[in-house]
Amino acid sequence: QQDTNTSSTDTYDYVIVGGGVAGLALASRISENKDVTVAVLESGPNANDQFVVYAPGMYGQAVGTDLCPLVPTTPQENMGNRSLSIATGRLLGGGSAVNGLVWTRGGLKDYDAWEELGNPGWNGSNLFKYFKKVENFHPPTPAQIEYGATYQKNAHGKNGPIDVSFTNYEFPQSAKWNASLSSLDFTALPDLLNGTLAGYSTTPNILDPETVQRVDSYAGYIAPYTSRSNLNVLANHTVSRIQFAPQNGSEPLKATGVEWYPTGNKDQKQTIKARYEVIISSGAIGSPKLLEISGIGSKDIVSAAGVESLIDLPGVGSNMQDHVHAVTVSTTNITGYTTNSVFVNETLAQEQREEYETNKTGIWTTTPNNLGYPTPEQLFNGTEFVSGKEFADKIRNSTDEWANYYASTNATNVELLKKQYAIVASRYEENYLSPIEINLTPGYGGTGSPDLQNNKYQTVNHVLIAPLSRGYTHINSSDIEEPSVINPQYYSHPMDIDVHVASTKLAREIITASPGLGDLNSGEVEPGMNITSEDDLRSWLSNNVRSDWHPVGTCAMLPKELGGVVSPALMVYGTSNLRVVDASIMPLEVSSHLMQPTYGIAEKAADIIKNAYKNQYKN
Ligand SMILES: Cc1cc2nc3c(=O)[nH]c(=O)nc-3n(C[C@H](O)[C@H](O)[C@H](O)COP(=O)(O)OP(=O)(O)OC[C@H]3O[C@@H](n4cnc5c(N)ncnc54)[C@H](O)[C@@H]3O)c2cc1C
Repeated sequence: QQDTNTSSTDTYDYVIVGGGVAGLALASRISENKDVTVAVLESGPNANDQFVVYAPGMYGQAVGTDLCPLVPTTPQENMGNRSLSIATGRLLGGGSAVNGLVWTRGGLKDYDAWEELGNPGWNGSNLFKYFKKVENFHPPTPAQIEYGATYQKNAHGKNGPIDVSFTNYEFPQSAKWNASLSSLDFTALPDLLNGTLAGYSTTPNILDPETVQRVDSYAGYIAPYTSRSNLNVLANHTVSRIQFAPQNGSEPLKATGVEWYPTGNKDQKQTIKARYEVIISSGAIGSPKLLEISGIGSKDIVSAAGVESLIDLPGVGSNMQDHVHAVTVSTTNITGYTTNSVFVNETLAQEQREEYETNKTGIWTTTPNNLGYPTPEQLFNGTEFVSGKEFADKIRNSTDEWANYYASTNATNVELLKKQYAIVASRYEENYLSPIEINLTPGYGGTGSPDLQNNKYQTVNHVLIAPLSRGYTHINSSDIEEPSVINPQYYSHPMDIDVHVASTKLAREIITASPGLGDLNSGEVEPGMNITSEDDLRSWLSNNVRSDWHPVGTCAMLPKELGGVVSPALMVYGTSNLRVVDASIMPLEVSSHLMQPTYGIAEKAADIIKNAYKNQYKN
């Protein structure tokens, strides 16, 4: 599995670039057909046996290491000229091997929007079938129900490869979170994954209830099938370029394989050939980069980077959308542990690790799982917008201005932005979509300089899940190892920061509510008691808000004239056998963490590719 000596003459029917969430799910499904051969090339290692990967409580500890590098954005003009960081998994499993294990789907209508943007068949009810196909859902135990875990049977699947279950260990703050939201008249949802949004509940996690280990895409989709002789998952293989057959007149471009090298040895370039298809699953930053380096993208951008332009496709790397989050942090007077406890006390960390490895209990078994969505009414109450309707009106009234602005920065296409904003505005009008997800870190999650030795903290995160800002990512070199230019233009649309001003008010209510987190609160530390005026709050937000590491849209599935990169069959425009399958194809952000939506894309893509095989290649 970690072979780096593949012979340069190797040929497979399907060659997949990137062994993350989508890449491994797709490889597993395609290789169910014994008549085809599949290779996955992943530039990172197989680290599934590392504590930092399999122990749920280690969430976040891989960030900033080689397993999950932080890639910098350009200085963000509307965020105090800061360069923010976007984390991306670089190992088998991709994001699912290093992420927070949080399992959400967002609302059904998030996916209806994809169809409304010109992608027949990509709607909520269709994708929800695929979401269920991913899951091996384990209903909550009586003890888990006791602490607030809820579920509806028909929202879940039972036969999928990814174990989804609730944690056994809950921090004491979790019950207080539920009490806070209940005090503020949030609806207690019967299941956070049933496709409705407004309300709160406990999320399940990608967790095997027997081993109490993370189930990432490698553990779920590949490890049980390593005996398949038609599937080769190659770690430590960096792909530097897609290769094409010489173009014949105006015929679509045909991918013939990939150029790769053992990670770290770029002077040892070799080739793996593809008989049928090459599929790029390198993530929302990696996929547009590989397309551009291979000559597919805006002709000007590609040529300026020293790459021969093969297909002039300006949508590549544009339409970038990302979630960003703000925090409200207070110290707490709880006597129990917080998420930071094991990281500041070596003795406790060691004791807990022994408890985890021996009994599968304790702090290392748990990960964030308290989440909610206010209705637009709850969010905007007492603000200038008053209601979702007013917010929608303001989006509509300024659409032309912003469509022209983003087109002038080459971040998007005027008609696309108009359509996206019209959909988003209508969701607010229906009081359906909330622009904010709120979630709890039962510990310190801020951006300041906490005194973790002497204080305990609790953090309410408020995530902007329907951003109006648009940005881009492009190459400026022909070398895959050179970082791309990443400019998400965070907060460039002023209504994004308006939402965070409103959600700070709400987060402050949640963290002080009693009964609720207010019972444990011994004083706000971030933004801080001194941040009271709206001007000060806006300035604090600009200087402290961070990426939630959920970029999408950079190889968008859209009609070509709207800036699309791939068709509804996920085929790159102008090619006959090159697809993109990962988070980059989402044409519009969803109100969810991205792992499950990305698995859903991969499951649906697998069916599309299997059908194409039957029609095109099977003799
Ligand atoms: C730290 C972190 C925490 C997160 N928390 C959550 C969470 O709790 N819940 C949730 O739902 N979502 C979460 N997410 C988001 C989620 O994990 C990602 O959106 C998801 O992994 C995207 O899947 P993907 O298949 O598009 O890309 P990835 O999973 O990132 O996979 C892309 C893979 O391609 C490889 N690759 C890239 N370029 C090349 C190349 N040239 N050659 C070979 N290989 C290449 C990369 O190494 C990577 O393994 C988190 C993300 C991060 C980074």
